[in-house]
Amino acid sequence: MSSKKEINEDLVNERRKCNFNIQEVTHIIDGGVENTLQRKKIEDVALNGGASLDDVPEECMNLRERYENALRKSCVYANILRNELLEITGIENFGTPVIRRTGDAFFKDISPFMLHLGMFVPTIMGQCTAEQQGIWLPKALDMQIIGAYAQTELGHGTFIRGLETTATYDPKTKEFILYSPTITSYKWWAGGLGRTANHCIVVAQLYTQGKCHGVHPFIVQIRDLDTHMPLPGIKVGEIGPRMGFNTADNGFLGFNHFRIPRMNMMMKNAQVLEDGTYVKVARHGKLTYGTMVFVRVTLVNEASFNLSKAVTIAVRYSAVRRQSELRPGSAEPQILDYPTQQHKLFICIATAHAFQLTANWLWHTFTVVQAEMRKGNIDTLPELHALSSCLKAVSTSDAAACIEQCRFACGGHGYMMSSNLPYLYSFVAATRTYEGDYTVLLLQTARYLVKAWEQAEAKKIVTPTVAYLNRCFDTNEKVAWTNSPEGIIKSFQAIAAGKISLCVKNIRQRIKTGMDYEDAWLMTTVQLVSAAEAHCRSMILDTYWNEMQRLTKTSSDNVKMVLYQLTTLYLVYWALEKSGDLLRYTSITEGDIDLLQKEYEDLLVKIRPNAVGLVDAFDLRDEILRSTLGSYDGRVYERLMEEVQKNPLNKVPVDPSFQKYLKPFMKSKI
Ligand SMILES: CCCCCCCCCCCCCCCCCCC/C=C/C(=O)SCCNC(=O)CCNC(=O)[C@H](O)C(C)(C)COP(=O)(O)OP(=O)(O)OC[C@H]1O[C@@H](n2cnc3c(N)ncnc32)[C@H](O)[C@@H]1OP(=O)(O)O
Ligand SMILES: Cc1cc2nc3c(=O)[nH]c(=O)nc-3n(C[C@H](O)[C@H](O)[C@H](O)COP(=O)(O)OP(=O)(O)OC[C@H]3O[C@@H](n4cnc5c(N)ncnc54)[C@H](O)[C@@H]3O)c2cc1C
Repeated sequence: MSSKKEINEDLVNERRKCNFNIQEVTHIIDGGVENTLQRKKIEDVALNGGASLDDVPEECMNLRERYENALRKSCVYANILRNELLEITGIENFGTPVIRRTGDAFFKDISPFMLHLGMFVPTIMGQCTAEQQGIWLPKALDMQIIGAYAQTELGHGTFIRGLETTATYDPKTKEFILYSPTITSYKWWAGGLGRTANHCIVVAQLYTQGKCHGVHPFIVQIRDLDTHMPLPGIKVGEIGPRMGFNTADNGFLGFNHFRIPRMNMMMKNAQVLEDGTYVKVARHGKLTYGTMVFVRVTLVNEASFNLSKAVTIAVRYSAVRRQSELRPGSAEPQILDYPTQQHKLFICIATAHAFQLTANWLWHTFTVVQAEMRKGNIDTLPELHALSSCLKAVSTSDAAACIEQCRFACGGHGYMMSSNLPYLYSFVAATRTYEGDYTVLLLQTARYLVKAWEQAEAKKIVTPTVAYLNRCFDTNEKVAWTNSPEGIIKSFQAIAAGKISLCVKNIRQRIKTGMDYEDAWLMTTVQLVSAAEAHCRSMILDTYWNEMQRLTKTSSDNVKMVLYQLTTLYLVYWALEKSGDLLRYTSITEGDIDLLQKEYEDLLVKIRPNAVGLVDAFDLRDEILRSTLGSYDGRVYERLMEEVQKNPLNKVPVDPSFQKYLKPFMKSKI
C-alpha cells in the first residue's frame, strides 16, 4: 500500500509503459489545443475554491438534506458561472459542455439548476420572438428567474400531441387560461420544478376562437418571487424518490384556471393576435419541438463524457487491483492483464472516442441546419431530426451498457456509491428514456429511412447520410466482404440497406393481404427498429473512422498507431457482434469470422500497455471523477477507508437502535 502522497506503484509502471504522447490524444479528444487550453482555464476558475467537496457524502444524506445541499452548491457554482465563467466563454456559449462537465465536480447526482440552464434558457432562445427574448433572457441568464421545462404529463410523455393541459385564449382580458382537466393532465417529471423553479415552460393545447391548434409552449410564473409560495391556481410539488436524479427535484404541476398574459405564449413559430386570431409563422409544423432536437444533439456528447468517466475509473482500478494466480504460487496479476477484463474495458474507451467524434460532427450538422433555417430553408430539418433521433437513442443506450460493464469490471467495490459508477449508470440510464425513448426515436428515424428507400427506388438522389441507399439499391447479390475498415463500413451499410429493403417489402406484402398502412407499419416495427439501429451503427462507424483519419493526419507515429488500433478494435468488435447480420447480407464466411476474432484478440494485446495512458488522455480531474476507485494516484484502498470515516452510521460505536430494537428482540423468548 502506498503512502499518502505517493502514486500507486502499478499505476506508475503503467504510465512508464505508455508509448505515446498523452497530451496529443487529449487535444484530439478536446477538438484542438485551443479547446484544451480553454477547458483547463474554465476548470481552474470553477474548481479553484474546491467548494465542491462535501463533508458527508451525498449518498449518506436523507432526501431533504440532499436537496438542500445540492441547492447550496448550485448557488455557489451558479455564482462562479455568472461572475467568472461567462466572461471566458461569452454569453452565446454559456451552455458549453465544459461548463456542464465542470459542474460534475460539485454534484455527484445532479443540480436542481440543470434544467434551467439545459432547457429553460435554450427554449427562450429558440421559441421566443426577439421582443420576448429581450424580456425573459437577461432575467433567466442572470438567474433572477429560475425555470423548468414542463411538457410531459402523468398520462403522456412520448405522444406530445396527446397532451391534455389546455391554454384557452380569452380576448376580453387578453390572457390565456391554463387548465389541467384530468389527473393524467398533470405535468409530471420536469426537472427543477418540484421545489426550485419559480417559472416554467408549459407545453399545452392552444385553444382560440373555439378551435384547438395543437401543442404550443408558454412561459408561466408559478411561484411568488419573494415568498416562493405557489401562486393561487397552481398546484406544484416533488414526484418522489427515483433511481437517479434525486437532487433534481423533478416535479408535478396542475393548473386551476390559471391566467397568464397573451405575450407569455412563446411566439416565434406561431402567434395569437389580440383579437384571438391564430397566425402560423413557422414553415415547418415541428419547429416547436426544437428544444428537444437541441438536447438530443447534446446528449451524444453526454454519453461520451459519462462513459469516459466510467472507463477511466475502471481501467485505473484494474491496474491497481490484483486478484487470483495464474499458476500455483505465482504473484497475483493485475486484473487488467486478464483478456476478459480487456474485452470489457477497451471497447468502452473506443466507444467514448467514437461518440465524442460523432457528437462533434452532429453538433456541426446542427449548427449548419440552424443557419439554413435562419435563412428560411427548412429542407434539411427532417434529416437532422432523423440523425439526432437515432444517434441519441444508440449512444445513450450503448453508453449505459458500457458503464454497467465498467461497474462489473470493478467487482464488489464498483457497487459502492463512492466508486461513482452507480451514479453514472443511473444518470445515463435515464438518458435512454428522457428526451424521447429509445424505441420511439429509432422509429422516427425508420420513417425517414423508408421514405429515403422509396426515393432511391424511384432513382432519385437521396440526402448524404443515406447516400449508400442509392448505391445499394440495385444490388441483388450479397455485398463482397473485405476485412478492412472501409470494408466493414461498407458491409454495415449493406446490412442497413438490406434491413430497410426488407421492411419496405414486408410493409407492402402486409398491405397486399388487406392491412391498412398503419397496421402494416405497426406489424413491421420490430424490424424497423433494427433497421434504424443498423443505419445508425453504419454512421457511427463511418464517422469515427473518417474523423479519426482526418484528425491524426499530423499526429506523431505512436499516436497514429494507438488510435488506429482503438478505431480498428471498435470496427472489429461490432463486426463480431453483428456477425449474424454479416452472414446474411455479405459474402463473409465462417473462416473470415474466425480471422476477425483473432484480430480482435491481437488488438487487445497491443492496446494493453497503453490502456492507462489512453484513459489519462481523457484528462479528467479527480474532482470531476469523484471516485474512490478512479483517482489519478490509484490510492483505492486508502480512499475506501477514508470514506468509511465519513459515514454517519460510524459516528458512534453503538447505534441507538440497539437499545431500542435489537437488545429487546434478542432477550425476548421465542
Ligand atoms: C449550477 C448549474 C450547473 C449545471 C451546469 C449546466 C450548464 C449547461 C447545460 C447544458 C446541459 C446539457 C445536458 C442536458 C440535460 C437535460 C436533461 C433533460 C431532462 C429531460 C427532459 C425531457 O425529457 S423533456 C421532454 C422530452 N419529450 C420527448 O422527447 C417526447 C418524445 N416524443 C416526440 O418527440 C414526439 O411525440 C414524436 C416525435 C415521437 C412524435 O411526434 P408527433 O406525433 O407530433 O409526430 P409524428 O410521429 O406524427 O410525425 C409527424 C412528422 O413530424 C416529424 N417530426 C417529429 N418530431 C420532429 C422534430 N423534432 N423535428 C422535425 N420533424 C419532426 C416526423 O418525423 C414526421 O415526419 P414525416 O415526414 O411525416 O414522417
Ligand atoms: C430522469 C427524467 C427526467 C425527465 N425530465 C423531464 C423534464 O424535465 N421535462 C419533461 O417534460 N419531461 C421529463 N421527463 C419525461 C421524459 O421525457 C419521458 O419520460 C420520456 O419522453 C418517455 O415518455 P413516457 O414516460 O411517456 O414513456 P412511454 O411512452 O409511456 O413509454 C413506455 C414504453 O412504451 C413504448 N412506447 C411508447 N410509445 C410507443 C410507440 N409509439 N411505439 C412503440 N413503442 C412505444 C416505449 O418504447 C416504452 O418502452 C423526464 C424523465 C426522466 C426519467
